Amino acid sequence: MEELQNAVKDGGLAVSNLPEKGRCLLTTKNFYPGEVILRQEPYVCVPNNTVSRCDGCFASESLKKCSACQVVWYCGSTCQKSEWKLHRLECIALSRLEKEKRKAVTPSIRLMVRLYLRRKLQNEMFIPASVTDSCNFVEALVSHLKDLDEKQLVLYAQMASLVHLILQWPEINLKEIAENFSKLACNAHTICDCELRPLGTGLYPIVSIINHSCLPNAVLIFEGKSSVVRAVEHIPEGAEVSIAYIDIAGSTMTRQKTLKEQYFFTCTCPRCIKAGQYNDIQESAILEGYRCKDDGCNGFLLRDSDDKGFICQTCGLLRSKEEVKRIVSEITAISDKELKYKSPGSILFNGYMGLLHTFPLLC
Ligand SMILES: C[S@@+](CC[C@H](N)C(=O)[O-])C[C@H]1O[C@@H](n2cnc3c(N)ncnc32)[C@H](O)[C@@H]1O
Repeated sequence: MEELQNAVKDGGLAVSNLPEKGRCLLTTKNFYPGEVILRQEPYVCVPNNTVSRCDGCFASESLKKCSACQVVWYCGSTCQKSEWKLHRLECIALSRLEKEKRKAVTPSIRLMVRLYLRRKLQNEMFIPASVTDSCNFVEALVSHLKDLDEKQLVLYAQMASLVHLILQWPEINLKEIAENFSKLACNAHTICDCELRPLGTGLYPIVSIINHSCLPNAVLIFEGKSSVVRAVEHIPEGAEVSIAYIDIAGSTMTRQKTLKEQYFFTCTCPRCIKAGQYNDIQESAILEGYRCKDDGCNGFLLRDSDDKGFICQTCGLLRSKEEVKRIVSEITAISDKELKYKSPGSILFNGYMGLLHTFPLLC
């Protein structure tokens, strides 16, 4: 911890512990809107596999496959060389796998394999290590292993077996790998381009100390694979730096549900503590409410706290999730049909079924 403090001290930051949140990143100086709080390279990262991407720069054009492992792509020799130290070991390991099994090597599996390989290379001093760039930080990451349900545990155990098969290191145990998968789920970040399209996943040691707020004072963006945390408002000395882990343009109920399911905590940020208050209901209604329209009621239907369905905030009517889903798909179908008959320039839609959706929503 002391070494970590020294590493962030010069950047005007400090690591602390909060009883209700665990570790957190604090400021030791003022940061102003737009100012960079922190820049960091990934400890490990991988491109996603929705389209083939270069392992070095995540470009998706003019790619060539690694002829040995047949899993990894590069845009040219510069990227291939820059990745070679790590990929050399990964390539040997992947090449040992039967062709069919190689298809099961997802980005998450690769990220874990790379985590172990990087640790090995640093331990053997083939790659330099520093406080903010060494596997030691992985030990301190929260795993929430105890909060996982059986289905998730079984999945992580299966993924751990595949990693074990790829690495073929008798000394690492399956439980440790499974726990590390749980750590990645809570601590790794999706690397996006400037239009917020996901490109890959990376683990950033200091960034993973930053806690969530639905009213964050900072934003995490990416310049290539480098992470950049910038202030979005004046952050005074001694304040906690916070970013948004999830899409915050959702109702309080939806945000709370997502945070609980993915990160296992109940958010108590300034927006969340207003749950159920008049302004919160108005805001949630604008973000994702449906109009009730039952017997002329003009209230908004919002997700109820038990997630059984949607309750009208004016007349109290409960509509099940299935009912809302059905009506939304009926409206979407009519809307699509209407749009087909209208001129391409016109997006007006007059269809109406007693339940009006203000913004696209999920169930
Ligand atoms: C990426 S880590 C953040 C650093 C973490 N606090 C630690 O001790 O390493 C994410 C985890 O931190 C905790 N966390 C993050 N934001 C929180 C918040 N606003 N309130 C409570 N816990 C939070 C949750 O346990 C979450 O799964």
